[in-house]
Amino acid sequence: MYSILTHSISKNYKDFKAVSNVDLAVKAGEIYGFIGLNGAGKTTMMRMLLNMVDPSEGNALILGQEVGKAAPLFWNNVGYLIETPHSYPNLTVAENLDLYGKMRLIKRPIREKRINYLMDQLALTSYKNFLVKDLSLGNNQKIGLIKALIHQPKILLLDEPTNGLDPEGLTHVRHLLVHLAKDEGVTILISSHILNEMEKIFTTIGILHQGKLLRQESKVEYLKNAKHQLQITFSSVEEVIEAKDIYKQHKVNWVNSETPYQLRLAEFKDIAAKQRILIDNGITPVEWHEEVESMEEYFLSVLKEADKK
Ligand SMILES: Nc1ncnc2c1ncn2[C@@H]1O[C@H](COP(=O)(O)OP(=O)(O)OP(=O)(O)O)[C@@H](O)[C@H]1O
Repeated sequence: MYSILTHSISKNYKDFKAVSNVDLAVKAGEIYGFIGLNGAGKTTMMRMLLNMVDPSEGNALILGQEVGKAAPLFWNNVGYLIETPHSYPNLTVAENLDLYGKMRLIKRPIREKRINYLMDQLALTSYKNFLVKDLSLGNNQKIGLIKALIHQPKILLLDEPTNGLDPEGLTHVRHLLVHLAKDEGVTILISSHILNEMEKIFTTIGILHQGKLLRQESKVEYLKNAKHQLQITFSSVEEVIEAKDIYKQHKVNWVNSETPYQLRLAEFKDIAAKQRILIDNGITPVEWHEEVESMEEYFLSVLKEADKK
């Protein structure tokens, strides 16, 4: 049932604990969002899963196989992209990908079909005859993703794969990852600092902080644990100012929303009474909408709580 498991895995660099007793549990076909501040230990975890770094304690299993003891052929099950990918700068995109496919011993017709399909999915086809040295950061990142996927791995480890991608690129990557997990059962462990992207695709979230796994929860658990707020949309900024004033008089706490036309009530209880207050004071908002706090807000509040302890 679990495609990736670690048992009390740790990594020490001299006296520094980069990763500390982490039990990661990633189910088959999941998109597991791995989030944490710079230096939290995400890359170190991924490197241990890929047997690039030896754990100081504990172990890691991929598809039930202990990674430290896996035979070379086992790694055909795994695709990965760890930070900035390397390619040959004086070869074209197509040449680089073809060479990489050959190194993976993929036969020519299958290789061509797969490369064309992935370039098409990531909108890279029009760049196929560009020299890699002339590519933007985002397009280089797409090459890295295609390399990770070229051999149709069952497990995908992606460390900040969306670095440098524009909104269209983000959408293409998102659609491809969701398709792989949902339709092809690929298990994806992905780290990213772009939390509003993560929010759209994750099925389980793992929050790593100072090497420790603070939370590991399914989307359902996350939605239960995250704060629910009432977002109120008004027809004018003046109405917002008036509403803030009225709520202040009634000791109802509010927080500013992303737009000047909106307010949020921090506590999602006694909503009917809180709506009544505005209506009785002659203000009828355009919309009342239940909002779950963003993943960014949730993440920061989990860290704040942990730092208090
Ligand atoms: N080879 C090494 N020697 C010493 N310290 C290291 C080594 N590799 C990583 N570290 C330290 O381990 C900690 C975790 O680093 P890691 O790269 O895993 O974090 P991260 O969560 O991936 O960060 P980012 O989001 O910035 O990529 C950092 O403090 C880093 O400096």
